[in-house]
Amino acid sequence: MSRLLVYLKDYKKECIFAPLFKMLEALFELFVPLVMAAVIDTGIANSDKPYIIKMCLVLVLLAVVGLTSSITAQFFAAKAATGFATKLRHALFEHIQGLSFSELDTVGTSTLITRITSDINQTQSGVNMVLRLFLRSPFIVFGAMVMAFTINVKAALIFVVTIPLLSIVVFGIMKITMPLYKKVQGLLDNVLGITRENLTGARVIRAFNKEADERKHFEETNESLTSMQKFVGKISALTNPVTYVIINAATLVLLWTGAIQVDGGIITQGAVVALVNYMSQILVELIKLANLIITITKALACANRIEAVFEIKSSQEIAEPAESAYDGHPGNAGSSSSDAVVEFRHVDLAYNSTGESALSDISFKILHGQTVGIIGGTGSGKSSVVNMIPRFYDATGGTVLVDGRDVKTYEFDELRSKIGMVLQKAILFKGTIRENLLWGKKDATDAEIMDALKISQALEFVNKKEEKLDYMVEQGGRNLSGGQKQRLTIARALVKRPEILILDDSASALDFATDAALRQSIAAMPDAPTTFIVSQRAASMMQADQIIVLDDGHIAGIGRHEELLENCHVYQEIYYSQFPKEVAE
Ligand SMILES: Nc1ncnc2c1ncn2[C@@H]1O[C@H](COP(=O)(O)OP(=O)(O)OP(=O)(O)O)[C@@H](O)[C@H]1O
Repeated sequence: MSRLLVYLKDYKKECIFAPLFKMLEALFELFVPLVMAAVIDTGIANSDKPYIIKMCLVLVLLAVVGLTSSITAQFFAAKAATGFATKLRHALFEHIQGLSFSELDTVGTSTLITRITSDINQTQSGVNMVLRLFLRSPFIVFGAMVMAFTINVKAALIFVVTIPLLSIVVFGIMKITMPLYKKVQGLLDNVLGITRENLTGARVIRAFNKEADERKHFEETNESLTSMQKFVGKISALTNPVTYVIINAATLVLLWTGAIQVDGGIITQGAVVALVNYMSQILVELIKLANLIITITKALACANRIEAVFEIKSSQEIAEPAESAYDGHPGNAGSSSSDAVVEFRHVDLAYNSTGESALSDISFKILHGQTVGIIGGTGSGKSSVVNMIPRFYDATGGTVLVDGRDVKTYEFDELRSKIGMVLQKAILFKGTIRENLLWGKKDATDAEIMDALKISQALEFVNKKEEKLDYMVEQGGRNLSGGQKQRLTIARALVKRPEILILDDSASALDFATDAALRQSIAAMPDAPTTFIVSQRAASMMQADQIIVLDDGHIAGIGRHEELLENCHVYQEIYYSQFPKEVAE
């Protein structure tokens, strides 16, 4: 939690005023029993009506001043807590943005969502309550005890025994529940994860008639969250009855001994009423304190989870050119003098989350303006290769170079501004077609956008829409077909006129003729980009300058279509599975 407190530093004034005004409220509250005792002992005992009225007015005044202080304190506490949560949310969001895909894969999306929403809300409630009560409650408890001592020492000894007893109960329960609240948040992550998966995969679940299984799975996970919450709730709920029993027993003893002392003329009836009042003030305050402790416990558990995300450091640093110069292969420097746009030198990749090797010893050189096909079976490592060019993942061995420089030496902006990436899954955002395409280049003109749409074979369908570039794309592009989404994502990458264009299986929803037209238009672009076409379709890359054939994370062959067809067994298998020999001949 201490690490997170920096986000409160702009609210120093609020953090001082909120508890101070609450203390002021408490101070006025502590006078109330004394005034009541005076009403009984002086006003009622002497039938002094004006005195009673005067004292009642004092009580009203104390209430009004107390209420004003309380409202002022609430204002300052709420301002500090909401400001703290906003800053924390921003910082966490920023931090998550800075993490590489490796770290994001390891942590998991659903837990990050719970941390940035529910965990931060819980921490905000904690801060709010602490600011209001952390001084007030102990102040009232000890203040009431001191007041009791000023009234009668013998009676006050009952307070001395009661308060530590209550503290043991409250803190004991807190110690037990603290780790359990952490478990509750973890189970909440699971429920969120399943909900996410179910909502995003709703169509698949229905298509495979898996609703009953999924419902059962959800119910089981939800049930474990509920039972854990009930269990923690039951333990926390013990706080109130146990504290009430102790306080009521103490009040009983107080009345008993007080009555004897009143009989003996040692103290007045008003004093006994004041003592009972102080005892109930302590009760109310201790219950508030217990609730405060429960909220703090939850807030601390959540704060630890937030801190854990802050502790994850991005494994992707920007290296000094010299640092990356040696890659373990003699003769291979970190920069190359050749005119290769993209070069892989003995590259290995193992994903953090699995630790298994996805790519090994990948080496190739792509020259400016070339078209490169990457082909291979499912899971052979095609996407992994291209994901390393914009540094979505870092090589665990060897070097990836862009324009002769190790990608690790580039600032991310500089590297990624060179690359237009079209991912396997076409993702668009809620907004107009124009707004979506401006992601590629924020100051692109309509003419540039139209040009990109033409190359990506999207112009025709966009022109058919009444609103054209102002057509509203729904969240995730759900009001567009798969092929339309793919074409728009290609246009989005093209609008920035990248030096390197990566099409990661991004023409899979296009028919063969559109796919061919797309490739032709890209090749015909003035200053055409160096293009990577990742696909399982041999037809998509037959014209490529180089085809890289991958097999189980290794290079099975590199060359032009004709060469590979002659000497690469894996390529032959792929090609003839799509163009049977008798048809091909
Ligand atoms: N983020 C990841 N975390 C862990 N393992 C991964 C990750 N991405 C890919 N892999 C693994 O790396 C291997 C190569 O995957 P990759 O996606 O590169 O294959 P691909 O050839 O593009 O497959 P496809 O044609 O099915 O898209 C697979 O075994 C896959 O399970």
